[in-house]
Amino acid sequence: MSRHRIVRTMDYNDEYDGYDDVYGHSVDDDHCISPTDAQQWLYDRERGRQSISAFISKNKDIKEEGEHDEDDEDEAYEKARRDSESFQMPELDEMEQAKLSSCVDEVRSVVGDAVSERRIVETSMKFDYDIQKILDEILNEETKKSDKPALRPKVPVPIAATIVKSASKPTPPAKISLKEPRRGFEIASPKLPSSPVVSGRNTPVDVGGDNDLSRTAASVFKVSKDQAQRNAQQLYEKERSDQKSHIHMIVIGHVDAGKSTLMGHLLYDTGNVSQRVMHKHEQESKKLGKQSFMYAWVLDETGEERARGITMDVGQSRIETKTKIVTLLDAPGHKDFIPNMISGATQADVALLVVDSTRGEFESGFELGGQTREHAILVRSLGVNQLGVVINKLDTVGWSQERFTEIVTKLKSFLKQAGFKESDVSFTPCSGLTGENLTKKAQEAALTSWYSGRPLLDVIENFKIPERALDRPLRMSVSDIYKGTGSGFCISGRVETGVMCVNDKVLVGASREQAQVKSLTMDEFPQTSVFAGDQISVTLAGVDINNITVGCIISDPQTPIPVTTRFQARIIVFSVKVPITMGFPVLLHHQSLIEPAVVCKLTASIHKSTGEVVKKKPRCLGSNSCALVELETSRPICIERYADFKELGRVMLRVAGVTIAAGMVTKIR
Ligand SMILES: Nc1nc2c(ncn2[C@@H]2O[C@H](COP(=O)(O)OP(=O)(O)OP(=O)(O)O)[C@@H](O)[C@H]2O)c(=O)[nH]1
Repeated sequence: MSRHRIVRTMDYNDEYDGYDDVYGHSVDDDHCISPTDAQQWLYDRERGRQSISAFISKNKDIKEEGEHDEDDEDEAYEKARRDSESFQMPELDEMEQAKLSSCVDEVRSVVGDAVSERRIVETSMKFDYDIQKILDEILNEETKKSDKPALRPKVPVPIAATIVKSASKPTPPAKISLKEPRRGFEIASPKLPSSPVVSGRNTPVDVGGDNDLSRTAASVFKVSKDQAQRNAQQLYEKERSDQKSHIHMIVIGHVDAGKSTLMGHLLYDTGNVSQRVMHKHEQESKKLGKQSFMYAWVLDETGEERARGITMDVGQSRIETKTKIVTLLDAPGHKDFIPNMISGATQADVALLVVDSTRGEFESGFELGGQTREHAILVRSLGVNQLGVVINKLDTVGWSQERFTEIVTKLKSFLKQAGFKESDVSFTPCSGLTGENLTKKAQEAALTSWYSGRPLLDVIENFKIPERALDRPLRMSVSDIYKGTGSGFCISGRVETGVMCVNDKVLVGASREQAQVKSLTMDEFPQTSVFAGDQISVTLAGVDINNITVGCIISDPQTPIPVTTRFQARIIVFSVKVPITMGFPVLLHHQSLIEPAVVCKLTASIHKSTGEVVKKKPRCLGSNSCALVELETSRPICIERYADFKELGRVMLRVAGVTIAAGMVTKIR
């Protein structure tokens, strides 16, 4: 069981600066997390309520921007101003007055002064202060009034530095131009860390004093003949043909669904945890009055996780089935740790979604803004398409078939809409605590009376092995950096495509600094070659540690990865409280990278199923819409087009702890 990620040293304050001042701490915070930890880890719980969990069920149109001329705009603006000046506020009690003021402020921050006070007040009261509905109504109405809408965004614009760069071709020196993108409104925007080393999660600012980006693969990055002419497929067959195939499986689900207990019990029953160790966990957990967590302790290794009874980081372990080696990635369920969950999911081939069947618990995880939906959508957006759903804790409902069927029915239709094929999803009833239907067929009479299907281990055994992209240029995404045993330092992560051998030359991150592979390990065993799909550790020589950061990509010197600050993506917008407008600041998640970015252009809104352009240059993007947008990061990042490398062409957009959109990269500028 290994756990190397350095997220514990991350300063989340840098990324969500200002959040605590605005929203404070909820009661929930006090129970789930200490104030010290909150400082370090906390995301915006208030905004958590507008999570993507609701998006599937809603289907709202996108409000769009047409061409408009200045005169119409000015006239409408004047009319709105006169209307506002003559308007008398209705008499309301204190509570209603407060709700109304915050609605007016929020609407104004999106539409500016072009809509009258009267109109905003009346619409707010009509929709009972539901900001999403109010904005929909006002923006819709304004768009309908004329093809040339009169909305005038209020807020002018902060400055963003634009570093325009392209990639694999020879390129001129990186130009830095100062542009002022228009901002529709301001939200608590993440502050850039002062140094990449401080957060450890950002691309280095310095892209090379003599402009490393302009160096071409052919002119500078020479590699050995062996590396240049290697046949990856042949090498793979030579080295791995006698070994079992290997998959990475992430275990996801709402907090307390029983993920760690399930995995701990599975590891024990498959002989991967000795009786002595299990006995120790049993005694120690009993002493602390937490015996029900004894199996969870197999994966929740730190004192903090054990004391709180929650998983915070992705725990890793492995089991061997008849035909496979399975690396288990136990993801945290708590929404404050979703970035860790995303990072874990980028390494996964398949997923187990654990749901708690206890009455009320399934509902709070699935329907009431819980993480069941968000996790499922996130893993699907990250490319996982095989899913085993575990209907867990069935002992708490007397192994009821009715409850099992009720949950399966609800999940089936949701998972279909989330993009999972019915044939790639299975449903298994079990109890992680009692061990029922985990490794052996069900024994419990109340369960066997209606269930004669496979136990969970067989479901895992039956996952298809994804194809390894061996014949592509090397790409490895870095998920952790740590001190090695010798003088060097190690990086770990997943080889997404290609092959890497000891002594190979590689390029590191956006700086494209050249490094040499000194050693390779997989599951703590030394290797001479590693292949696409492997989760590995590498020791590198000849590179400055400051140029390697979590989220950066190691690439093939002969075909380096594109480096850019601006790219186009096709995104699907989840449930958003405030529509996405030009200048919208987001946190871009790409593999393990988390980078501040801005939606700098709304190119077109497109039809969800057909992909046809519905409208060019929409004014804003509402919930459940689909669009082509351009995103700009403040520093160069390594990224690929989805069409070229689907493993590295997916992005996720998050704001204040909530995932607002997922997308595929379509163009790199
Ligand atoms: N009755 C019953 N309780 C269970 C079962 N599985 C887990 N639990 C209990 O549920 C609680 C939470 O279990 P965990 O395994 O820590 O849940 P988790 O999903 O890993 O939690 P996070 O990782 O923090 O999201 C513990 O008290 C477990 O004993 C089960 O099958 N039946």
